[in-house]
Amino acid sequence: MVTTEEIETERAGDASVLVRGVSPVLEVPFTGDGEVDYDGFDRVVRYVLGTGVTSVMFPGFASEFHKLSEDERRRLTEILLSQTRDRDDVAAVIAVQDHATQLAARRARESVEAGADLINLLPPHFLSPSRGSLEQHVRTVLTTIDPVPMVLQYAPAETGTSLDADLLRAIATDHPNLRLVKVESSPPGPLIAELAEGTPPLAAVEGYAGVQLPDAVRRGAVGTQPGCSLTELYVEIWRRLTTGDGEAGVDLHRRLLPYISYWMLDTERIIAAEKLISVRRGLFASAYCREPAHRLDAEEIRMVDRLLSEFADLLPHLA
Ligand SMILES: N[C@@H](CC=O)C(=O)O
Repeated sequence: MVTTEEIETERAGDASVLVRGVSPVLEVPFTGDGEVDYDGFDRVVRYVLGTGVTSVMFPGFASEFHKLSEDERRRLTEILLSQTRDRDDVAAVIAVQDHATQLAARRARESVEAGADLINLLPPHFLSPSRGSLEQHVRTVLTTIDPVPMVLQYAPAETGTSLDADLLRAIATDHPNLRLVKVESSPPGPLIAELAEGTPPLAAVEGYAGVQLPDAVRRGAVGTQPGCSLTELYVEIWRRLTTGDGEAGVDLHRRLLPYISYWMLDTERIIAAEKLISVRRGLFASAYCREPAHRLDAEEIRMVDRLLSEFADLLPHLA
């Protein structure tokens, strides 16, 4: 977990230290007829911040960012930032996924002006931009937000993008505000280790529901960014893996693995499963996911209920 000294470092201006440990991606509840449930999202933010994590990310794939209008996205971001902008012990990582460099830079700047502590950048992937234009995109956004730190999201399964340690190091050399890479390649460990051992060293968090979390930690990951419905469980796995009780952390992760390795076979499937988990936990009323979405079948619903029964000690009812 983040130490008191690290929080002091953030007070001195480096919010990236707060992204260490578990940094959940916030989900967006909808009503049964598909409208955004803003009160439900407010409860999601309060619940996640109440677990003691020191950062949250919004909006990611787990937030169904690709199904939100500009206006919905703005209102949801404001609900989050209204709970983080006056706090120096938690960081809001606001994501930018625009495909046009000009729009990405503008969104990043406006997010910082609104109170974002870090920007998460998902590089453009529509119509397979060249390596050079992709690099230019990342550099432009880094320059725009400087000195605010960036997390660069590398999600090849969802985007088909190809990034490598040489390119990331070259960018980080010129832009010290590139502080973290979110590595979601399969497996993430080798790139995490390569980034940590290079010059300049680049810290990495892993994602992809934490399927490879123990290996990523062994190879130097400083954090993980899963979805948010199981936050207490990830916090406990992280605590055990990083505080000298590694075997107990591996054991707890091993119990979670059959669930997350199945759901993470595709992104819409885990979004649907996490929504149902949050409903079952009493966080909001509807497990609706905007179409196109994955519909959980009867066995997948039973899996959600088995998980909640198996981890009932760590995942209390929240209502
Ligand atoms: N990478 C995902 C979360 C990981 O499981 C996201 O961006 O939502």
